[in-house]
Amino acid sequence: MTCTCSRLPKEIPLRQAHTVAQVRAAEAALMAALPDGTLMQRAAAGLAATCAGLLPRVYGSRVLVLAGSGDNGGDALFAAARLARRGARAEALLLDPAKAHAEGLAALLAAGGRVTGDAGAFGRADLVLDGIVGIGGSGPLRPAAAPFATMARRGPVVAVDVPSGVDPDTGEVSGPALRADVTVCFGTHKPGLLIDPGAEYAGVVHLVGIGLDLPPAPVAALQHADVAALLPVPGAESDKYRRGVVGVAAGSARYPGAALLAVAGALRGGAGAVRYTGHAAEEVVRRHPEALVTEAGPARAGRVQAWVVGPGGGDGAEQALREALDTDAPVLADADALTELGRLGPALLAGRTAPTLLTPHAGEAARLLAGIGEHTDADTVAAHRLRSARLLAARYGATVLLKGSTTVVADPDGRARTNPTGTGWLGTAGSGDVLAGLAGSLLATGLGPLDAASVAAYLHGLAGRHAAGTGAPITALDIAEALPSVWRSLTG
Ligand SMILES: NC(=O)C1=CN([C@@H]2O[C@H](COP(=O)(O)OP(=O)(O)OC[C@H]3O[C@@H](n4cnc5c(N)ncnc54)[C@H](OP(=O)(O)O)[C@@H]3O)[C@@H](O)[C@H]2O)[C@@H](O)CC1
Ligand SMILES: Nc1ncnc2c1ncn2[C@@H]1O[C@H](COP(=O)(O)OP(=O)(O)O)[C@@H](O)[C@H]1O
Ligand SMILES: [K+]
Repeated sequence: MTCTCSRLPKEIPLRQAHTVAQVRAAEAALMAALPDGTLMQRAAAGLAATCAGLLPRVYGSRVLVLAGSGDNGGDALFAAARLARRGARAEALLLDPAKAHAEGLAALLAAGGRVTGDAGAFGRADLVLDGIVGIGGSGPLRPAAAPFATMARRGPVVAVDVPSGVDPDTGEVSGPALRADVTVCFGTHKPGLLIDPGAEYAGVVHLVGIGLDLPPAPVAALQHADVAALLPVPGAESDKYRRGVVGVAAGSARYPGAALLAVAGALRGGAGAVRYTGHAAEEVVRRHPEALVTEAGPARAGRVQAWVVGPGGGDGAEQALREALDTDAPVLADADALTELGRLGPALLAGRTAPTLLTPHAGEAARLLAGIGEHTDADTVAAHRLRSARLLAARYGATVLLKGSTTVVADPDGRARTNPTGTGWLGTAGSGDVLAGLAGSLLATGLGPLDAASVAAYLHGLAGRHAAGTGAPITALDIAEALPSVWRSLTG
């Protein structure tokens, strides 16, 4: 029986990301129980410690604070005061001097820091604190702040809580934004720090705990231990059928390679057997003698615990998709199957009792969106990853793994995961076919679609990194072949 719930043990520390509204609620509850200013001091202490670690030495270093007039600016000013007390030459550039955070500014001045009106200080600083705006921001950066987004800098930029200009809830960047080397966030990660383009602006993210009591996170990123705990392990009683059989309906006379690659991923995803059906049966069995092959199509191929349909599927994709969806097994639809699904719309999935997992790249996601009347393009999808994945999941009633520079997995129940292991080296032809086979194989072992998709993305990213080593072009088959090593590295 396939389990559709998450098998993730509760005690495992996912990297969790909460929305601004959740942070605000937790903040209010905690602030009511603590003396005034306690949370800001906790935040400033963690921020100052991270900055001190980035400077070769604090004494004599030039630290510039870009201070907005909210508490984000307050954090930055208090942190700079701490650095000034250790001998840093701290200056504050107040973006709206009349509304500067009064206590933070007083602390800085008392510690020997000063205010400057010279924007050139940005380029001379050994370290810049971006305290323009945090979770209280709205709309694009204001004119006084916008020029710092493109100004040349010498030292690292440390974003306070969120890089200014990045939407904390989504990672969307709708105008100029500060590009940070390090982001020090408070209490929890924000989704925008884990999802491109925001994640790219955030640089290395460092979390400072401030004692917030938070609800379950709507967005999370699996970590090594989480993935290790989810990997299927054969028991003493296991055989190839009990471990799960994954069916792969892929490849066509025109695109036989996609079949080979999807099967290569499926063979290394934990299922006990791979059943292939399609026009590339001969090539598949020649390359992968362990695969069971037929040209019969999903309806007559024999029992499986999950179907993967679509990579290189060509003209046969619609028929294969319909046949797979008619079974009571989980179905992963990729590539040409997604084009068909976008054309036919969510009605095709109505009445399914087993889970459906869709694995589009941004272009395929745009086609799926067209299927629900949302006409857009790949670039727009990539700029709004979380929103796009969630909308598709909700409207198709399916789990959606949206591929790209940050892979996002969205469940129809509203939960989302982001993948932390991606690398640009994965952007090689056929890489997505390997991922589809791998994720389908994990589905066949009994993982629910959210876990199967996020574990597959994690392993696929690690395999890409492993294959690329210190940096070299890789092929899709290299990714598949690296999977056993990365699997071992997680379980060893
Ligand atoms: N939550 C917690 O637990 C804790 C939170 N803490 C900290 O508080 C931060 C939140 O502080 P916050 O609420 O004061 O809002 P914040 O981010 O400073 O923004 C408001 C300011 O930005 C301005 N502004 C708005 N939009 C703008 C734009 N597009 N471009 C430019 N400016 C813009 C807006 O201007 P105004 O509209 O007033 O003219 C106002 O001045 C949070 O991120 C964290 O750092 C910690 O101290 C510890 C515990
Ligand atoms: N810049 C990037 N960073 C991380 N992962 C990437 C990047 N570019 C592509 N990928 C990954 O590479 C794979 C490409 O899949 P896909 O677009 O379906 O290619 P193909 O159709 O050639 O198989 C996906 O897993 C995607 O997430
Ligand atoms: K900021």
